[in-house]
Amino acid sequence: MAAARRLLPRWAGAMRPVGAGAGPGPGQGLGRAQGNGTGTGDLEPGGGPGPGPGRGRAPAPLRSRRSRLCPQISAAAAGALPARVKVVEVGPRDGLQNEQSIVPTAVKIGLIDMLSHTGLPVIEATSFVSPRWVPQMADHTEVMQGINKLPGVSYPVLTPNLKGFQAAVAAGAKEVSIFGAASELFTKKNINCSIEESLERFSEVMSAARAASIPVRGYVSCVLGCPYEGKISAAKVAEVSKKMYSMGCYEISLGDTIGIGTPGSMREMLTAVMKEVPVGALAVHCHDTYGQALANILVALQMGVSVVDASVAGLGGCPYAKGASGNVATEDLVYMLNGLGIHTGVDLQKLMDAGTFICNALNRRTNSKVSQASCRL
Ligand SMILES: CC(C)(COP(=O)([O-])OP(=O)([O-])OC[C@H]1O[C@@H](n2cnc3c(N)ncnc32)[C@H](O)[C@@H]1OP(=O)([O-])[O-])[C@@H](O)C(=O)NCCC(=O)NCCSC(=O)C[C@@](C)(O)CC(=O)[O-]
Repeated sequence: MAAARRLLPRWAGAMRPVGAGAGPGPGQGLGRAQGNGTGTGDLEPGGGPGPGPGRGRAPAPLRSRRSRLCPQISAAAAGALPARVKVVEVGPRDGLQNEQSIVPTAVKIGLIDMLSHTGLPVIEATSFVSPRWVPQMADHTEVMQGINKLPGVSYPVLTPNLKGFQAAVAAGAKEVSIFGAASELFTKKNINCSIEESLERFSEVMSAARAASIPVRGYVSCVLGCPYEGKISAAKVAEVSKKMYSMGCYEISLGDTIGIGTPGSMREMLTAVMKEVPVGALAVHCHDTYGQALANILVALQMGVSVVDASVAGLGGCPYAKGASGNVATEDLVYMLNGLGIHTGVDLQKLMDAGTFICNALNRRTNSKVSQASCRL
């Protein structure tokens, strides 16, 4: 398949990794990682603490115990880690799509608006899928039109086919994601077609997106295992990823849909995929069913990946992957990245506030260990 022209989202320049996989550049070592003490880890490139949102607002217990709880080490000491990571928040879509009771549209809008003020560069807002398949996302147009879209923040939506793409654009979407899988059975259960048919549908979306100058992200699900087929070969993941990248997706997000992977299988899978897709165009999307998500993400970072998906409060699961738990909690991811001295621009306290908001609305305990700990300490 001939390589297609790739449209990059507007934030790409700002959040692209600084030498992804090459480790910190000059002046980005220990000096970058020290002396913030705000609970946000929000440092300006080149040194000292920046004017990050909400600096100094961490609650006293978290702030006072931070040096003990979250000792920062230099990126250099941690190995070849990226200096920056782009965190893609998927909570409003991936987090909520599996909720049994319909979450009021106003709550979804309230959540996205709170997340918009955390410094997150990307917030996946909803999906333009069939309401018969995923009733929770039926209010996609109202959500897209009700949220306060901040400049510099991207609000992509899922679009499985041309119909979804057209509805998304009509609702004001400026970026979309197509979603395939490396498993035939999962593809059938999730989007009711074979992998080959899904790629044909996606190429229609890609053509329409190109004509409308809309950047497209691609998801590949079941990269470390499938709820229906079991083990999925790394070669199959690499093949599907390559096809979606060749179509013109600017980024491929590799989904451990059922959270079954380990650092070992993550390394094996990424090694295969990186032969076909440049590491700078890869993201990881780790569900935490087996408690391996942060370990798997760390391996991906060490291999040069610098885009990570996460869900506030660890909400979620996939309606077509029964038993799978939510994505890694964004709070826990940001806490780990702060500890590694890796820049995200995300205010941890504001993120925890958004997590508290949605957990209260759902009458649910947060899945974020960091939020649980900050309440106890
Ligand atoms: C893809 C389809 C639509 C195929 O579903 P289908 O039934 O094969 O579609 P169809 O083309 O035969 O059309 C049937 C009906 O659906 C309508 N339709 C057709 N398309 C749309 C659309 N876009 N929006 C709204 N309606 C649509 C269409 O108009 C028609 O309506 P009718 O004439 O019967 O009234 C369906 O299977 C579907 O919506 N699936 C979505 C499943 C989903 O959202 N899963 C969760 C997201 S994936 C995920 O969570 C994994 C991820 C991304 O997070 C990464 C990871 O963790 O691995």
